[in-house]
Amino acid sequence: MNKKAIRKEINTLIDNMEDSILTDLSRRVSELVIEQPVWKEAKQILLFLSFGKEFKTDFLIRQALKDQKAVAVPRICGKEMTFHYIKGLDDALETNRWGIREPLAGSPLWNPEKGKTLMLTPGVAFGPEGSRLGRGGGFYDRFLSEKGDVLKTVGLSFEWQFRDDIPMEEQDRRLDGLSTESRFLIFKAD
Ligand SMILES: Nc1nc2c(c(=O)[nH]1)N(C=O)[C@@H](CNc1ccc(C(=O)N[C@@H](CCC(=O)O)C(=O)O)cc1)CN2
Ligand SMILES: Nc1ncnc2c1ncn2[C@@H]1O[C@H](COP(=O)(O)OP(=O)(O)OP(=O)(O)O)[C@@H](O)[C@H]1O
Repeated sequence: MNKKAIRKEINTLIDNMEDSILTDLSRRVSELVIEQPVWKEAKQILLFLSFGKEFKTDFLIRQALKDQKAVAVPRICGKEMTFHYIKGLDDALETNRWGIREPLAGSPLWNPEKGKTLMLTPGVAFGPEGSRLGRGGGFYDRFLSEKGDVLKTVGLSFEWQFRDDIPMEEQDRRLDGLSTESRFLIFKAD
């Protein structure tokens, strides 16, 4: 199946899910993530602010802040994605062209030198060996082609988003790990 068809299929599934189910499943994935050494070792976590029917990141954001980790979330400017620190879920935010909440332009930029960074990525579908299919903006692929070497990447997935027919092109970046509600996979160790 091509990327567009997979996106359509998975998006239909997720759109039909109750918010309460998404919240519950996200919580289970999150609980598995926070047991992992890669989470414990990270001083900084790159996350995203959930919107609509997708993985709910509130639990992970709160847990990271409770664990004294720095948390940064994306802001989009044209084709570029930058990560900015937030201090809490009620920070001053604005809404971008898709209705996704994002930090204000002037808020401090993620600095890789401030400590080991773990990026938890969204995605529409994930597969073996770290393959990942996003929403089609190429934001994560472009970001990782530049900064991929100074952080670790773990995908946040529900079991039904895992499939082995994800088409990977040269510019698609592979993840180092993946968490679902029932397993944590490591594709690339240190
Ligand atoms: N919460 C959250 N924030 C995020 C992402 C995400 O997946 N979730 N992103 C992850 O990258 C980036 C935003 N990327 C996006 C890419 C496309 C669309 C979008 O709505 N696209 C259109 C058309 C897509 C197409 O051409 O097929 C659409 O779906 O209608 C939205 C966000 C950064 N912030
Ligand atoms: N490293 C890169 N440099 C320039 N363009 C890129 C790069 N990576 C992806 N793109 C472009 O971004 C667009 C979307 O790519 P693709 O469909 O693989 O995105 P995606 O994986 O779904 O999105 P995302 O990475 O945001 O989750 C394509 O037009 C692709 O050419």
